[in-house]
Amino acid sequence: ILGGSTTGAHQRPYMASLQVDGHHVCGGFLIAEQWVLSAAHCMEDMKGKTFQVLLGAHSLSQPEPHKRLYAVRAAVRHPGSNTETNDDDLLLLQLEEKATLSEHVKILPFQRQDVDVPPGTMCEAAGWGFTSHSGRKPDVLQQVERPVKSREECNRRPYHDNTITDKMLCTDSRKKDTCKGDSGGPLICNGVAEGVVTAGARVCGNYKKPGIYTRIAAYVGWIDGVMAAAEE
Ligand SMILES: NCc1cccc(NC(=O)c2cccc3[nH]c(C(N)=O)cc23)c1
Repeated sequence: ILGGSTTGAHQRPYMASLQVDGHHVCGGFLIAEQWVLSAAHCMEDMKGKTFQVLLGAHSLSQPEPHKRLYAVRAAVRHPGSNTETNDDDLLLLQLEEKATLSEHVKILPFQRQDVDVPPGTMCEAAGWGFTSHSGRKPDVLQQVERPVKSREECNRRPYHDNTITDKMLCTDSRKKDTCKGDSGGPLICNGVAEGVVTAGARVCGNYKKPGIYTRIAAYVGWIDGVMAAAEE
């Protein structure tokens, strides 16, 4: 998160840190007791390693009473996700067991109505991603407030030049933005998860490359289908 601030400890109890070999690689968030939603691109740099999911954390390094690492029973990438585009950049992680919910671990509701968030709506992103262009990594959860940018404007040059589909949304990225390591985290508007952070142009804090998010409401059928199939 560039240009943001430290979150109040445990004020975002749905936040997940996706970890490989004990290191934070991506964000995610709890959408059901046994399911975390994140971004498919987070599995790219994995080289067959295994994910763990950290819940209940504020600091990545310090011992905290409610912090707990969960093993992943299943990782389901959206079938349309690929390394070349930001399309369908979603990942569902089934935890090895149901998360123990508490004041520090809670489910975040996501938008089920497939209606665009009005441009100008102020939304929030949170994560343990880079806090500087030089790649400074925070220990504690960061957050930033960003206004939604219309798809029509976001699709113009010098912005994203017609790469933003109806299943994506943009936020202004001047100075304040998401960055490497924030991928997979939620974009929260009026208390509801509307988007999932995607790396987009892999540029942070440059107004010419607005933040790109996958619109969750456009994938409700897929999300519900994956979770239901695992119950059979
Ligand atoms: N909202 C934009 C956004 C949102 C989420 C993730 C990213 N991922 C990056 O940008 C990225 C990726 C790889 C290497 C990188 N190096 C740097 C860097 N040194 O700034 C960034 C990156 C960007």
